[in-house]
Amino acid sequence: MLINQIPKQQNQATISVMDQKTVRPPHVLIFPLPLQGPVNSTIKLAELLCLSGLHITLLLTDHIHTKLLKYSNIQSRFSSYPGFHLETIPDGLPEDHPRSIDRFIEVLESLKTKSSILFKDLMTTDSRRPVTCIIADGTMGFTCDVANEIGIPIMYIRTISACCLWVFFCFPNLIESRELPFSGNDLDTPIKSIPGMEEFLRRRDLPLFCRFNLSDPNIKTYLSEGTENPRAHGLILNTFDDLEGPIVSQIRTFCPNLYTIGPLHAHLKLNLESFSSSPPSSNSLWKEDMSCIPWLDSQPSKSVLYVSFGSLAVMSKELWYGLVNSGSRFLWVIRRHSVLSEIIETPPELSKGTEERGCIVEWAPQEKVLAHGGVGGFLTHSGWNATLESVVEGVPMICWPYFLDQQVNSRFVGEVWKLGLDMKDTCDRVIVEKMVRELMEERKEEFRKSADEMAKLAKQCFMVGGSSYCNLQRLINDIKAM
Ligand SMILES: O=c1ccn([C@@H]2O[C@H](COP(=O)(O)OP(=O)(O)O[C@H]3O[C@H](CO)[C@@H](O)[C@H](O)[C@H]3O)[C@@H](O)[C@H]2O)c(=O)[nH]1
Repeated sequence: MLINQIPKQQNQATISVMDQKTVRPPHVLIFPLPLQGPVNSTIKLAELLCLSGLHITLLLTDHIHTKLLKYSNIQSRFSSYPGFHLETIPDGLPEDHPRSIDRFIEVLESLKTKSSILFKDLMTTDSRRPVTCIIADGTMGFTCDVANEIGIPIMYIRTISACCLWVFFCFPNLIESRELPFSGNDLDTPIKSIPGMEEFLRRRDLPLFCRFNLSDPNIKTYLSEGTENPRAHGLILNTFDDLEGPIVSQIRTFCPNLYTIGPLHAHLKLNLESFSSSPPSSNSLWKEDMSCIPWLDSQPSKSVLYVSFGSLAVMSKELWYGLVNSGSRFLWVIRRHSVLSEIIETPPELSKGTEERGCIVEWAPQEKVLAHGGVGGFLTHSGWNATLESVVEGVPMICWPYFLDQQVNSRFVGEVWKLGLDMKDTCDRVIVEKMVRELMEERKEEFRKSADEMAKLAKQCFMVGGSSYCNLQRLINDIKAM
């Protein structure tokens, strides 16, 4: 179970490699994409590698670093690892830039043009602690250019789902077969040129930008950065084989050296338990409102629908009407400073139902919430972390995806894994009410059964001998041998 308790034979192999490499102790520089979801999961990878005894430098942009210092316990948590070091670089944007998801291309562009030089300096100036391996988010292709230039091996991590990554890899197929670009409103047309998804993928399940201007050079950059993995030594995915194995096999045809080591949050939790250490922090970029936990304690078992759209803040009044009209209890995360002002005031006809059955917070301790016995369903934007967190806790989902991998994820949740309902593209109050009743009442047994089965598989994968356990050992050994 412990990372350090690897089988004897493997241990011996590792030690002999270490003997030869005493001059350069393994030192990994980890650089997450500066967004809530990727930051959360990549820091969990950093901690897993710290637990295995590797020296780690975590590189954050100043903006993310400031937020993490304010709202998470990152500093005290990592202080117990002697080989851990935190570094920061500016992202090159003015202080008042929102760095929101809808303007994220600007962040990427700035990192590439302004921060890559600093990134290179960082790697070449400190000769006392030379970096022996870089792990960077595959969306930041410039890190690979720098790594190749200075001769340090690099691995990519992608924090989106394997199923969406595979869709990205298949973009040339889609264009060649003229399935993309498409025009018109028939979003139910099947998509046939993505191997493994021919039976169920429709136009509406492709990432949202496929409905708009595909010739946008920003989108092209974003796509190609992410799929030029052969340039890196390996690709780390936050997923597990029982969930996405068939799709992972497809990606392996492009990137043979793949490590599926997720779900990272649960993998880390289990390892920390083995060390009798406290559970990890959530790496939140906003202040968690813990008042929802006592509220959940007072609710009947599995009676609450948890509603959260991650770091996104896309809301609609229709959703609120549907929630209240469903009669379900709900815990709703609304980041008030960034939602439409029209819904900040409670509509008078909704106030009674909201007060009686609802709890609203600005940011929740999500992993704790999903693990709470009072929660019976999750209305989610289908971000990959949210999806995995729900899978691990066996909580069925209603998916209301917004962009990026979320459209693909929600199709898999509804159609392939049968873990809930896909509400994409519709959000009127009647549909919301109907779906909430279906998930929480009418079909709850069916969904809970499949969610429980998947949760069991998720927990087995990082036990000794499980797929994610073995892949993490292989990753650690490969890093030590670099
Ligand atoms: O009240 C809240 C809401 C969210 N979270 C956490 O915030 C993270 C959010 O991650 P995710 O669910 O992946 O959503 P986004 O932040 O929107 O993530 C972006 O990055 C992901 C990949 O990392 C993609 O899958 C998403 O589509 C993309 O929007 C999760 O770990 C949650 O536990 C909280 O702690 N409290």
